[in-house]
Amino acid sequence: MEVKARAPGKIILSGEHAVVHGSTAIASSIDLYTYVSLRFPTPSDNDDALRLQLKDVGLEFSWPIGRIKEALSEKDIPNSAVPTSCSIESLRSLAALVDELKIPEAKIGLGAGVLAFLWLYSSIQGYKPATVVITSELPLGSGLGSSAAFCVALSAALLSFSDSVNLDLSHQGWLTFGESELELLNKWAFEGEKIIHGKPSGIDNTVSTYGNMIKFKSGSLTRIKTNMTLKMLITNTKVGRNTKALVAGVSERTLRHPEAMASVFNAVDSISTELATIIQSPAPDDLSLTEKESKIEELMEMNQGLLQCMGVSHASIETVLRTTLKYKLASKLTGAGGGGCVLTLLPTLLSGTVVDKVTSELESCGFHCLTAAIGGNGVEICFGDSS
Ligand SMILES: Nc1ncnc2c1ncn2[C@@H]1O[C@H](COP(=O)(O)OP(=O)(O)O)[C@@H](O)[C@H]1O
Ligand SMILES: C[C@@](O)(CCOP(=O)(O)O)CC(=O)O
Ligand SMILES: [Mg+2]
Repeated sequence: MEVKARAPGKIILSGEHAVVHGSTAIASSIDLYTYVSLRFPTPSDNDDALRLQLKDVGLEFSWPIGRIKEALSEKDIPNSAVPTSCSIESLRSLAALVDELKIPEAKIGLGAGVLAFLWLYSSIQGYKPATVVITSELPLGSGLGSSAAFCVALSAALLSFSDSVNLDLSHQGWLTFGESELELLNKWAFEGEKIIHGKPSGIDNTVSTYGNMIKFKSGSLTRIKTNMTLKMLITNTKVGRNTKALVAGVSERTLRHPEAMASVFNAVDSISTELATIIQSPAPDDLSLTEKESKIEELMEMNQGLLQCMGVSHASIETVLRTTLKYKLASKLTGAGGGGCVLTLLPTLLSGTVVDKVTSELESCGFHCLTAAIGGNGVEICFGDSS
Protein backbone atom coordinates (compact mmCIF):
# COMPACT_ATOMS: atom_id res chain seq x y z
CA MET A 1 0.00 0.00 0.00
CA GLU A 2 1.28 3.41 -0.91
CA VAL A 3 0.05 6.86 0.05
CA LYS A 4 0.84 10.07 -1.75
CA ALA A 5 0.33 13.49 -0.14
CA ARG A 6 0.54 16.89 -1.73
CA ALA A 7 0.74 20.28 -0.03
CA PRO A 8 0.77 23.71 -1.71
CA GLY A 9 3.31 26.50 -1.52
CA LYS A 10 2.23 30.03 -0.63
CA ILE A 11 2.71 33.72 -1.18
CA ILE A 12 2.63 36.22 1.67
CA LEU A 13 0.66 39.27 0.53
CA SER A 14 1.66 41.27 3.59
CA GLY A 15 3.28 40.84 6.98
CA GLU A 16 6.23 38.44 6.59
CA HIS A 17 8.80 38.71 9.41
CA ALA A 18 6.51 41.05 11.38
CA VAL A 19 4.21 38.02 11.85
CA VAL A 20 7.02 36.31 13.79
CA HIS A 21 6.80 39.26 16.23
CA GLY A 22 3.02 39.17 16.64
CA SER A 23 1.76 41.32 13.73
CA THR A 24 -1.06 40.29 11.40
CA ALA A 25 -0.08 38.79 8.04
CA ILE A 26 -2.09 37.73 4.98
CA ALA A 27 -1.08 34.66 2.97
CA SER A 28 -2.56 32.58 0.20
CA SER A 29 -1.83 29.11 -1.13
CA ILE A 30 -0.67 28.79 -4.75
CA ASP A 31 -1.15 25.93 -7.17
CA LEU A 32 2.42 24.64 -6.96
CA TYR A 33 2.82 21.57 -4.77
CA THR A 34 5.29 19.38 -2.92
CA TYR A 35 4.51 15.65 -3.18
CA VAL A 36 5.49 13.00 -0.66
CA SER A 37 4.96 9.32 -1.29
CA LEU A 38 5.30 6.74 1.47
CA ARG A 39 5.54 2.98 1.08
CA PHE A 40 6.27 0.23 3.61
CA PRO A 41 8.17 -2.87 2.44
CA THR A 42 6.42 -6.23 2.48
CA PRO A 43 8.00 -8.97 4.68
CA SER A 44 9.30 -10.67 1.51
CA ASP A 45 11.28 -7.50 0.63
CA ASN A 46 13.41 -8.26 3.69
CA ASP A 47 14.32 -4.56 3.92
CA ASP A 48 15.22 -3.01 7.24
CA ALA A 49 16.10 0.49 6.09
CA LEU A 50 14.45 3.88 6.14
CA ARG A 51 15.03 5.39 2.69
CA LEU A 52 14.59 9.02 1.67
CA GLN A 53 14.74 10.14 -1.95
CA LEU A 54 14.92 13.89 -2.57
CA LYS A 55 14.20 13.93 -6.31
CA ASP A 56 14.51 17.72 -6.78
CA VAL A 57 18.10 17.75 -5.64
CA GLY A 58 19.01 14.30 -6.90
CA LEU A 59 19.97 12.92 -3.48
CA GLU A 60 19.10 9.66 -1.82
CA PHE A 61 19.77 8.58 1.76
CA SER A 62 19.14 5.47 3.79
CA TRP A 63 19.58 4.44 7.41
CA PRO A 64 19.28 1.00 9.03
CA ILE A 65 16.18 1.62 11.15
CA GLY A 66 18.07 0.43 14.27
CA ARG A 67 20.45 3.42 13.97
CA ILE A 68 17.58 5.87 14.24
CA LYS A 69 16.16 4.02 17.22
CA GLU A 70 19.59 4.09 18.84
CA ALA A 71 19.97 7.83 18.20
CA LEU A 72 16.64 8.54 19.86
CA SER A 73 16.95 5.92 22.58
CA GLU A 74 16.06 8.25 25.43
CA LYS A 75 12.82 9.19 23.72
CA ASP A 76 9.45 7.95 24.89
CA ILE A 77 7.44 5.58 22.71
CA PRO A 78 6.35 7.67 19.70
CA ASN A 79 2.81 8.99 19.89
CA SER A 80 1.43 10.37 16.65
CA ALA A 81 -1.49 11.98 18.50
CA VAL A 82 0.76 14.33 20.50
CA PRO A 83 2.88 16.73 18.43
CA THR A 84 6.19 16.98 20.26
CA SER A 85 9.15 19.32 19.82
CA CYS A 86 12.52 17.81 19.06
CA SER A 87 14.63 18.16 22.24
CA ILE A 88 18.17 19.56 22.06
CA GLU A 89 19.56 16.06 22.80
CA SER A 90 17.51 14.40 20.05
CA LEU A 91 18.41 17.20 17.65
CA ARG A 92 22.08 16.62 18.43
CA SER A 93 21.85 12.85 17.90
CA LEU A 94 19.92 13.22 14.63
CA ALA A 95 22.33 15.94 13.44
CA ALA A 96 25.18 13.43 13.94
CA LEU A 97 23.32 11.02 11.61
CA VAL A 98 22.83 13.79 9.06
CA ASP A 99 26.53 14.78 9.29
CA GLU A 100 27.48 11.25 8.27
CA LEU A 101 25.59 11.73 4.99
CA LYS A 102 28.29 14.11 3.75
CA ILE A 103 25.80 16.36 1.96
CA PRO A 104 27.71 18.44 -0.65
CA GLU A 105 28.58 21.94 0.63
CA ALA A 106 26.48 23.59 -2.11
CA LYS A 107 23.38 21.75 -0.84
CA ILE A 108 24.08 22.05 2.87
CA GLY A 109 20.72 23.76 3.55
CA LEU A 110 19.12 20.37 2.89
CA GLY A 111 20.52 19.06 6.15
CA ALA A 112 17.79 20.88 8.09
CA GLY A 113 15.11 19.34 5.88
CA VAL A 114 16.56 15.85 6.42
CA LEU A 115 16.62 16.50 10.19
CA ALA A 116 12.96 17.54 10.10
CA PHE A 117 12.19 14.40 8.10
CA LEU A 118 13.91 12.12 10.64
CA TRP A 119 12.09 13.76 13.54
CA LEU A 120 8.63 13.66 11.94
CA TYR A 121 9.10 10.13 10.65
CA SER A 122 10.26 8.58 13.92
CA SER A 123 7.75 10.54 16.02
CA ILE A 124 4.72 9.61 13.92
CA GLN A 125 5.64 6.18 12.50
CA GLY A 126 8.15 4.97 15.07
CA TYR A 127 10.92 2.63 13.96
CA LYS A 128 9.52 0.98 10.83
CA PRO A 129 11.40 0.58 7.57
CA ALA A 130 9.91 2.53 4.67
CA THR A 131 10.68 4.40 1.47
CA VAL A 132 9.76 8.06 1.24
CA VAL A 133 10.04 9.93 -2.06
CA ILE A 134 9.81 13.73 -2.26
CA THR A 135 9.31 15.88 -5.36
CA SER A 136 8.30 19.50 -5.64
CA GLU A 137 7.05 22.03 -8.19
CA LEU A 138 8.27 24.81 -5.89
CA PRO A 139 11.68 26.43 -6.14
CA LEU A 140 13.51 25.55 -2.89
CA GLY A 141 14.61 28.38 -0.59
CA SER A 142 12.91 31.13 -2.62
CA GLY A 143 10.18 32.45 -0.35
CA LEU A 144 7.33 30.32 -1.70
CA GLY A 145 7.17 28.15 1.41
CA SER A 146 8.85 24.97 0.16
CA SER A 147 9.91 24.11 3.72
CA ALA A 148 6.34 24.28 4.99
CA ALA A 149 4.92 22.37 2.01
CA PHE A 150 7.58 19.69 2.68
CA CYS A 151 6.61 19.42 6.38
CA VAL A 152 2.85 19.51 5.68
CA ALA A 153 2.93 16.88 2.91
CA LEU A 154 5.24 14.70 4.99
CA SER A 155 3.04 14.95 8.11
CA ALA A 156 -0.01 14.13 5.97
CA ALA A 157 1.56 11.00 4.45
CA LEU A 158 2.86 9.82 7.83
CA LEU A 159 -0.37 10.46 9.71
CA SER A 160 -2.52 8.79 7.06
CA PHE A 161 -0.96 5.43 8.12
CA SER A 162 -1.21 6.14 11.86
CA ASP A 163 -3.81 5.39 14.53
CA SER A 164 -4.50 9.09 14.96
CA VAL A 165 -6.54 9.56 11.80
CA ASN A 166 -9.42 7.70 10.30
CA LEU A 167 -9.50 7.72 6.50
CA ASP A 168 -11.33 5.85 3.78
CA LEU A 169 -8.46 3.82 2.30
CA SER A 170 -10.62 2.76 -0.65
CA HIS A 171 -11.25 6.38 -1.77
CA GLN A 172 -10.23 7.04 -5.36
CA GLY A 173 -8.40 10.29 -6.14
CA TRP A 174 -7.39 13.17 -3.87
CA LEU A 175 -8.92 13.21 -0.42
CA THR A 176 -9.00 15.93 2.27
CA PHE A 177 -8.71 15.44 6.02
CA GLY A 178 -11.34 16.31 8.62
CA GLU A 179 -11.00 19.45 10.77
CA SER A 180 -9.44 17.84 13.86
CA GLU A 181 -7.07 15.82 11.66
CA LEU A 182 -5.97 18.99 9.87
CA GLU A 183 -5.31 20.60 13.23
CA LEU A 184 -3.11 17.67 14.33
CA LEU A 185 -1.28 17.58 10.99
CA ASN A 186 -0.66 21.34 11.10
CA LYS A 187 0.85 21.03 14.58
CA TRP A 188 3.22 18.29 13.46
CA ALA A 189 4.21 20.31 10.38
CA PHE A 190 4.95 23.26 12.68
CA GLU A 191 7.35 21.06 14.66
CA GLY A 192 9.15 20.30 11.38
CA GLU A 193 9.23 24.00 10.41
CA LYS A 194 10.80 24.76 13.80
CA ILE A 195 13.71 22.48 12.90
CA ILE A 196 14.15 24.17 9.50
CA HIS A 197 13.37 27.82 10.42
CA GLY A 198 14.39 28.16 14.07
CA LYS A 199 11.54 30.46 15.04
CA PRO A 200 8.67 30.19 12.54
CA SER A 201 5.43 32.09 13.03
CA GLY A 202 3.41 29.10 11.76
CA ILE A 203 1.82 31.04 8.88
CA ASP A 204 3.44 28.95 6.12
CA ASN A 205 2.45 25.52 7.45
CA THR A 206 -1.03 26.83 8.29
CA VAL A 207 -1.77 28.18 4.80
CA SER A 208 -0.31 25.03 3.23
CA THR A 209 -2.54 22.88 5.46
CA TYR A 210 -5.79 24.80 4.99
CA GLY A 211 -5.27 26.34 1.54
CA ASN A 212 -7.02 29.48 0.22
CA MET A 213 -6.35 32.86 1.82
CA ILE A 214 -5.77 33.34 5.53
CA LYS A 215 -5.23 36.15 8.01
CA PHE A 216 -2.76 35.00 10.66
CA LYS A 217 -1.77 36.58 13.96
CA SER A 218 -0.05 35.14 17.04
CA GLY A 219 -0.57 31.54 15.97
CA SER A 220 -4.25 31.79 15.11
CA LEU A 221 -5.84 31.89 11.70
CA THR A 222 -8.94 33.50 10.26
CA ARG A 223 -10.04 32.23 6.88
CA ILE A 224 -10.54 35.07 4.42
CA LYS A 225 -13.30 35.04 1.89
CA THR A 226 -11.96 36.97 -1.08
CA ASN A 227 -14.29 39.16 -3.04
CA MET A 228 -11.88 39.99 -5.80
CA THR A 229 -9.52 38.02 -8.00
CA LEU A 230 -5.91 38.92 -7.40
CA LYS A 231 -3.39 38.27 -10.13
CA MET A 232 0.28 38.38 -9.21
CA LEU A 233 3.41 38.01 -11.26
CA ILE A 234 5.99 36.08 -9.24
CA THR A 235 9.61 36.89 -10.06
CA ASN A 236 12.25 34.56 -8.75
CA THR A 237 15.51 36.52 -8.47
CA LYS A 238 17.27 33.14 -8.15
CA VAL A 239 19.38 34.65 -5.37
CA GLY A 240 19.65 31.88 -2.80
CA ARG A 241 18.98 32.63 0.84
CA ASN A 242 18.05 30.92 4.03
CA THR A 243 14.91 31.75 5.98
CA LYS A 244 16.42 30.78 9.35
CA ALA A 245 19.30 33.28 9.01
CA LEU A 246 17.00 36.11 7.81
CA VAL A 247 14.49 35.57 10.64
CA ALA A 248 17.38 35.56 13.15
CA GLY A 249 18.73 38.81 11.60
CA VAL A 250 15.41 40.60 12.12
CA SER A 251 15.29 39.39 15.74
CA GLU A 252 18.80 40.74 16.35
CA ARG A 253 17.83 44.12 14.87
CA THR A 254 14.78 44.09 17.15
CA LEU A 255 17.00 43.53 20.19
CA ARG A 256 19.20 46.47 19.14
CA HIS A 257 16.30 48.87 18.41
CA PRO A 258 13.24 47.59 20.31
CA GLU A 259 11.13 50.74 20.14
CA ALA A 260 11.78 51.58 16.50
CA MET A 261 11.14 47.99 15.44
CA ALA A 262 7.94 47.83 17.51
CA SER A 263 6.68 50.80 15.47
CA VAL A 264 7.65 49.05 12.23
CA PHE A 265 5.80 45.87 13.28
CA ASN A 266 2.81 47.94 14.35
CA ALA A 267 2.69 49.66 10.94
CA VAL A 268 2.81 46.24 9.22
CA ASP A 269 -0.08 45.07 11.39
CA SER A 270 -2.18 48.05 10.20
CA ILE A 271 -1.26 47.35 6.57
CA SER A 272 -2.33 43.69 6.82
CA THR A 273 -5.58 44.60 8.58
CA GLU A 274 -6.44 47.17 5.90
CA LEU A 275 -5.50 44.74 3.13
CA ALA A 276 -7.82 42.08 4.56
CA THR A 277 -10.68 44.59 4.72
CA ILE A 278 -10.20 45.58 1.07
CA ILE A 279 -9.96 42.00 -0.16
CA GLN A 280 -13.07 40.96 1.78
CA SER A 281 -15.26 43.98 1.03
CA PRO A 282 -18.32 43.03 -1.04
CA ALA A 283 -17.76 43.12 -4.80
CA PRO A 284 -20.00 45.97 -5.93
CA ASP A 285 -19.43 48.27 -2.95
CA ASP A 286 -18.50 51.93 -2.90
CA LEU A 287 -14.92 51.16 -3.94
CA SER A 288 -14.57 50.17 -7.58
CA LEU A 289 -12.24 47.33 -8.50
CA THR A 290 -9.65 49.79 -9.86
CA GLU A 291 -9.74 51.81 -6.65
CA LYS A 292 -9.30 48.63 -4.61
CA GLU A 293 -6.33 47.59 -6.73
CA SER A 294 -4.70 51.03 -6.38
CA LYS A 295 -5.05 50.81 -2.60
CA ILE A 296 -3.54 47.31 -2.59
CA GLU A 297 -0.62 48.56 -4.70
CA GLU A 298 0.03 51.38 -2.24
CA LEU A 299 -0.11 48.97 0.72
CA MET A 300 2.33 46.63 -1.03
CA GLU A 301 4.77 49.52 -1.55
CA MET A 302 4.43 50.55 2.09
CA ASN A 303 5.03 46.97 3.25
CA GLN A 304 8.11 46.71 1.03
CA GLY A 305 9.48 49.93 2.58
CA LEU A 306 9.04 48.45 6.04
CA LEU A 307 10.72 45.20 4.98
CA GLN A 308 13.67 47.36 3.91
CA CYS A 309 13.63 48.84 7.46
CA MET A 310 13.89 45.27 8.78
CA GLY A 311 16.99 44.71 6.63
CA VAL A 312 15.63 41.89 4.47
CA SER A 313 15.62 43.47 1.01
CA HIS A 314 18.41 42.79 -1.49
CA ALA A 315 19.95 44.42 -4.57
CA SER A 316 18.19 41.85 -6.80
CA ILE A 317 14.83 42.68 -5.19
CA GLU A 318 15.48 46.41 -5.72
CA THR A 319 16.16 45.70 -9.41
CA VAL A 320 12.76 43.98 -9.72
CA LEU A 321 11.08 46.94 -7.96
CA ARG A 322 12.73 49.47 -10.30
CA THR A 323 11.91 47.43 -13.40
CA THR A 324 8.23 46.96 -12.58
CA LEU A 325 7.86 50.60 -11.52
CA LYS A 326 8.84 51.63 -15.08
CA TYR A 327 5.53 50.01 -16.08
CA LYS A 328 3.74 51.69 -13.14
CA LEU A 329 3.42 48.34 -11.37
CA ALA A 330 3.83 47.86 -7.61
CA SER A 331 5.91 45.06 -6.11
CA LYS A 332 7.06 43.68 -2.80
CA LEU A 333 9.24 40.78 -1.73
CA THR A 334 7.43 37.69 -0.48
CA GLY A 335 8.64 35.25 2.16
CA ALA A 336 11.89 35.85 3.98
CA GLY A 337 13.50 38.13 1.35
CA GLY A 338 17.28 38.51 0.99
CA GLY A 339 16.77 37.40 -2.64
CA GLY A 340 14.09 34.81 -3.41
CA CYS A 341 10.76 35.87 -4.91
CA VAL A 342 9.04 39.22 -5.52
CA LEU A 343 5.30 39.75 -6.11
CA THR A 344 3.96 42.26 -8.63
CA LEU A 345 0.24 43.02 -8.73
CA LEU A 346 -1.19 42.68 -12.24
CA PRO A 347 -4.31 44.90 -12.23
CA THR A 348 -7.39 43.53 -13.99
CA LEU A 349 -7.29 46.14 -16.78
CA LEU A 350 -3.58 45.74 -17.48
CA SER A 351 -2.99 44.75 -21.09
CA GLY A 352 -1.33 41.45 -21.97
CA THR A 353 1.29 43.39 -23.94
CA VAL A 354 2.49 45.17 -20.80
CA VAL A 355 2.68 41.87 -18.91
CA ASP A 356 4.75 40.39 -21.77
CA LYS A 357 7.06 43.43 -21.85
CA VAL A 358 7.70 43.54 -18.11
CA THR A 359 8.22 39.77 -18.03
CA SER A 360 10.76 39.83 -20.82
CA GLU A 361 12.62 42.79 -19.26
CA LEU A 362 12.77 40.95 -15.91
CA GLU A 363 13.94 37.75 -17.57
CA SER A 364 16.63 39.68 -19.47
CA CYS A 365 18.04 40.58 -16.02
CA GLY A 366 18.45 36.83 -15.38
CA PHE A 367 15.29 36.45 -13.26
CA HIS A 368 12.62 33.82 -13.77
CA CYS A 369 8.96 34.88 -13.90
CA LEU A 370 6.12 32.56 -13.10
CA THR A 371 2.39 32.90 -12.76
CA ALA A 372 0.59 30.72 -10.28
CA ALA A 373 -3.09 30.58 -9.43
CA ILE A 374 -3.76 32.13 -6.04
CA GLY A 375 -5.91 30.17 -3.58
CA GLY A 376 -7.04 26.57 -3.95
CA ASN A 377 -7.05 23.50 -1.76
CA GLY A 378 -4.68 22.84 1.08
CA VAL A 379 -3.12 19.46 1.82
CA GLU A 380 -4.62 16.34 0.24
CA ILE A 381 -3.76 12.65 0.09
CA CYS A 382 -4.33 9.82 -2.32
CA PHE A 383 -4.05 6.05 -1.75
CA GLY A 384 -2.75 3.77 -4.44
CA ASP A 385 -2.10 5.23 -7.88
CA SER A 386 -2.50 9.04 -7.71
CA SER A 387 -1.72 10.04 -11.28
N1 LIG B 1 11.45 19.27 -2.00
C1 LIG B 1 12.37 19.37 -1.04
N2 LIG B 1 13.39 18.47 -0.96
C2 LIG B 1 14.30 18.60 0.00
N3 LIG B 1 14.34 19.56 0.95
C3 LIG B 1 13.38 20.49 0.92
C4 LIG B 1 12.35 20.44 -0.08
N4 LIG B 1 11.54 21.48 0.13
C5 LIG B 1 12.04 22.16 1.20
N5 LIG B 1 13.15 21.58 1.69
C6 LIG B 1 13.91 22.06 2.87
O1 LIG B 1 13.53 23.42 3.12
C7 LIG B 1 14.65 24.32 2.94
C8 LIG B 1 14.19 25.63 2.31
O2 LIG B 1 13.39 26.30 3.25
P1 LIG B 1 13.41 27.87 3.46
O3 LIG B 1 14.81 28.38 3.63
O4 LIG B 1 12.46 28.13 4.56
O5 LIG B 1 12.84 28.46 2.08
P2 LIG B 1 11.36 28.36 1.47
O6 LIG B 1 10.47 27.78 2.52
O7 LIG B 1 11.00 29.78 1.15
O8 LIG B 1 11.46 27.56 0.23
C9 LIG B 1 15.62 23.53 2.06
O9 LIG B 1 16.95 23.97 2.24
C10 LIG B 1 15.41 22.11 2.59
O10 LIG B 1 16.09 21.90 3.82
C1 LIG C 1 9.82 35.34 7.11
C2 LIG C 1 8.59 34.50 7.45
O1 LIG C 1 7.54 35.39 7.83
C3 LIG C 1 8.12 33.70 6.21
C4 LIG C 1 9.18 32.81 5.63
O2 LIG C 1 8.73 32.20 4.44
P1 LIG C 1 9.74 31.42 3.47
O3 LIG C 1 10.37 30.32 4.27
O4 LIG C 1 10.77 32.39 2.99
O5 LIG C 1 8.89 30.87 2.36
C5 LIG C 1 8.93 33.59 8.61
C6 LIG C 1 7.73 32.98 9.33
O6 LIG C 1 6.64 33.59 9.35
O7 LIG C 1 7.88 31.91 9.91
MG1 LIG D 1 10.39 28.24 4.57
